[in-house]
Amino acid sequence: MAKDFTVAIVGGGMCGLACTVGLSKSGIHVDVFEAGSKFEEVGAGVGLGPNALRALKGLGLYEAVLSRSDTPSPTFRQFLFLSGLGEHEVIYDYPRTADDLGLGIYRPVFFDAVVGLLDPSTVHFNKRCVSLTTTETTIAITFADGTTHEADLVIGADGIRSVARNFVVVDAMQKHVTFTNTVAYRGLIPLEDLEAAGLQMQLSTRPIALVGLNKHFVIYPIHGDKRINVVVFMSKRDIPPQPPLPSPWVTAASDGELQDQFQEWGRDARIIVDHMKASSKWSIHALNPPLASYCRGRVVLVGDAAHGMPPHLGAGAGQGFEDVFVLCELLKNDKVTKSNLEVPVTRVVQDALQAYTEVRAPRANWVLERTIEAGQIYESYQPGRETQEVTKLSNLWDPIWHHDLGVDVNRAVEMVSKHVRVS
Ligand SMILES: Cc1cc2nc3c(=O)[nH]c(=O)nc-3n(C[C@H](O)[C@H](O)[C@H](O)COP(=O)(O)OP(=O)(O)OC[C@H]3O[C@@H](n4cnc5c(N)ncnc54)[C@H](O)[C@@H]3O)c2cc1C
Repeated sequence: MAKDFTVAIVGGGMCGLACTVGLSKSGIHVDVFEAGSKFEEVGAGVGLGPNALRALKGLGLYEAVLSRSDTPSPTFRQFLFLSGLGEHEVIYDYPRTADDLGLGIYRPVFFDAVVGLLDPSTVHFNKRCVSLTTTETTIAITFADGTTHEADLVIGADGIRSVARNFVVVDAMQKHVTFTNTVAYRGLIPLEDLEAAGLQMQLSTRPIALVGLNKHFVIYPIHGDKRINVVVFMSKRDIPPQPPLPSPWVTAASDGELQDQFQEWGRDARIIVDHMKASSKWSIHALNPPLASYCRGRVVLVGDAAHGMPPHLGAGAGQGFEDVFVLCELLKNDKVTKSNLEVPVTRVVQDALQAYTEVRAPRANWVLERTIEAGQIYESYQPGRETQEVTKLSNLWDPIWHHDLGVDVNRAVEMVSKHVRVS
């Protein structure tokens, strides 16, 4: 049954698009406003754990994504941790379980799969949101081109530099966004080039993390196993998190700047960094301290806008898909209708968004904090230390991957039901 309220989504990244498809499938009128002139994803890989895949299933996106991925079914995705130095000995081999299956996918391929499910009339490009304001009956979005759009609800999916977040939390950029003192270099290397250079490490679809003091890499094959997705992290760990850096946060890396930093590392590590050509350099920011709430009035945040986190547990997009799944389940619930969305903002919509934030914020913020901890664990590794903290990682991943989203949805729906006005 078609719903009688309208939703506008600010930002057409992975989470904004997943949300657009999820809401459209539920008969909700949705428009997505993207600042760019087309949908664009960075040419790199993304790892999706079992929780992310369950959320995508719930949103009706899983089959399309799987059909374009490199493998016909999910594969074991737990990290193998190797020392970055010396002979790259095994530090921690995550135990294999039948449940730990995920996907590594080339981001543009993921995008193609999702865009293929969109109704093109819902998509509006060159629409950079500059502010949100409450009108008597709606939320109005003002764009940089001077135009406006009104909707009953606005979902901010505009990433870590979110403008929608300014409506939810005043001065959020200064109070919450910090530079983590980590930079990440991202590149894709043809496998044949590494083999020709004598790489000895055995690669599989499973990610390998090479760890060392204040540095680590994550590598896995992608795109028909022909290219290796590499992310090299370097951190300053003796200073506290800093205020957000000036723009741009992503730049082109200059030749040689990475190679000079890995002279002491093992042979395979040096082969990999030597082949990192035309890589991009990302200043990793995080919402730390995390936001206490992901909503205010009729505006709600999902994905990095709500909980931008470092990528050390490969969990950011997965948490965003969980947000989107819970939010879509709530908004498609029969109790949430326009008659219950009257002006001034009625309890039911506030309750729906409040229920969303009460269920999602504790979990996603917990994951955010664990990603910071994981980076510290990887980059404190030094050979010869008696206790390898890396073994603590099993306590970090399991609750992320094996969480029951159905319980969250039921809890949130129950919270809304308690307050629904009977007409
Ligand atoms: C090096 C690295 C590796 C990562 N690896 C993983 C991984 O393996 N697994 C994982 O789950 N996550 C990973 N992540 C995190 C993941 O990339 C993010 O969590 C995810 O991309 C967030 O999606 P999003 O849609 O919320 O935001 P974004 O991807 O940032 O999309 C935001 C969109 O909004 C648009 N926009 C911005 N401002 C405005 C505005 N004012 N008006 C309109 N539109 C606007 C942007 O153009 C963009 O299209 C990684 C991140 C990094 C940096």
